[in-house]
Formats: sequence, structure tokens, C-alpha cells
Amino acid sequence: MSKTKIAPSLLAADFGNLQRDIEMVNESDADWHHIDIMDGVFVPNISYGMPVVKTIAKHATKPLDVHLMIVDPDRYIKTFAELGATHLTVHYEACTHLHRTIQAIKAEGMKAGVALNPHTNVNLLKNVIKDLDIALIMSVNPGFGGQSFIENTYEKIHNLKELIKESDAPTLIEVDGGVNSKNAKALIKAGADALVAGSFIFNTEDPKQTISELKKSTDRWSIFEL
Ligand SMILES: O=C(CO)[C@H](O)[C@H](O)COP(=O)(O)O
Repeated sequence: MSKTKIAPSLLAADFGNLQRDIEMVNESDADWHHIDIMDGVFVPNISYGMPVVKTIAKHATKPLDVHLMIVDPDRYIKTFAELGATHLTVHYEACTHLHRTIQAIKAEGMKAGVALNPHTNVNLLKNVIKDLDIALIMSVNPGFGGQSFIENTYEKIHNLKELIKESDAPTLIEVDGGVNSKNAKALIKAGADALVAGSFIFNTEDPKQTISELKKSTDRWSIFEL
């Protein structure tokens, strides 16, 4: 089993000290910066837009894992590529022509991801799974940080892992929402390859240390214990 990626969600960072928090992630054991874009239409919240992403990209030294919680994401694929996104994830529920959208993301040189809301069945990815670099399972209803983890996520991850294996697809499973040190082991056991965590990391005294402990635990579980 390969090592689990850790992606701190900058939604929970201190925006008055954004550069400091980005540099903390740079220097930490995290693998990716996770960037949540919310439009107030697809989800009932607005996060931040292009000027902030540009600032993040200017200071970040790790891959930029951008999660678009917006309607009609095709309009912004090129823009996010130009801003420096390395991974671009769109929502299944927001795409009428999902196959075309995935190809457009790849054509811009980015890894392509598709996110599923908690109610969306993983089997709906069957016809695109081989094209996907990332399948992101939302373990909360998207729109806000700090929500409680939804328990049926484990079963969804398990079913998605089966689909990936059956299809011989290269897809990583990313989990986002309410992730912490208590549920991380079960998530990896179910098949998660990447964990997004916001409040669990940034609401601690020493976020860098929290990342380090999470990374060490997940490495151990990935390699020795599961
Ligand atoms: O996509 C998101 C919200 O829609 C966030 O990435 C997610 O909620 C992470 O925050 P937390 O770890 O605090 O739950």
C-alpha cells in the first residue's frame, strides 16, 4: 500500500496571516495545499477567488490541489491552470458533460479530479474512472469547514476502491470533510489515498506538528498495520 497524501485545507487558515500559514504548510510534512473555491450557488457559501489563489500560488511550494465547488466549472479550467493549479477537481453534480470536462482539465496539463457529494453513488463514475487521476469523496455536505464527518463515507470509499480495482484505473481516492486523527486510520483501511483536513490542522496550537503527527501515523498505517 502506498503512503497516504495529506492535504491541509487552507479554508481553515488565518487569512490575516495567509502567507505565514502557506509557508507553514511548505515547511511541514504535508503533500499538497488544498484550495476550496465556493461560488455561493453550487454551495451556500463563498470562499475566495482568483486574487487569493494567485497569492497562494506565489508562496506555495507544493502541488496546488484545487477543489471547485462551483456551477459550470468549464468556464474556469484555463484560468486555474494559468494560476498554477496542478490538480483540478470538479463536482460530478455540476457537470453536464463530465467526460469533456475531464479531458479539458488534462489538456491544460493538470491532474483531473471529480468530487461526489455525500448522496451521490460512486458507481456513477464507472464510465470515466479510467480517465480520472482523483476521485474526491465528500464526507460532509460541501460549503463549510468544521462540520461532522458522515459515517457512510467508509462504505463509499470501499465501493469506489472495488470499482477502481475492477477497472484497473489509476485513480487516487481523496476524502474531504471532518477528517481527523480519530477517523484517519479507518479511512485508509477503507481505501483512501489522500486526506484533506482543515479545522483539525489549523485549529490546533501547533498546526505543523499536527500535520507531522498525522503524516507519521498514516505512513505507519499505510505500510505496516493495514
Ligand atoms: O471542502 C471543504 C468544505 O466544503 C473543506 O475542504 C472541508 O470541509 C475541510 O474542512 P474540515 O476539515 O474543517 O471539515
